Amino acid sequence: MNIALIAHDRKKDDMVALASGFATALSSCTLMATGTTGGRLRNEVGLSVECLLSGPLGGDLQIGARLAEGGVDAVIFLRDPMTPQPHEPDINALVRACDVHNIPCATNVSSARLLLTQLLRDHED
Ligand SMILES: O=C(CO)COP(=O)(O)O
Repeated sequence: MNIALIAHDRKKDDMVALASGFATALSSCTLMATGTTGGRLRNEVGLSVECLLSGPLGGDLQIGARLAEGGVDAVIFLRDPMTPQPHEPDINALVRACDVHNIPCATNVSSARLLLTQLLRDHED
């Protein structure tokens, strides 16, 4: 199970809390993340995460490219809807890629909990 984890700056604490709650299950998955998010998940949750480029430097696009090639099974993308992002086109491209390829994409904590609960339950079966 390949899961991509991404959070904008004001959502990174939420991502750390979310991943901590699912840490045991997530540790059995292959995880990738944009650079800063991944660093926090490594340092604060202790997860083994492949850190790609930071979002504004192309990390969302890297994840989108992997997803298009079949290498991502789910995306947790905690977006900040209140703060303009310099790389908005990249963010839209990643969410669009999820829709094009029918990959589940949770963009807030509530939907992320639902997605992870179901996905990781299926993964165990
Ligand atoms: O900007 C991001 C996603 O669009 C997140 O990137 P970082 O994890 O590097 O902060």
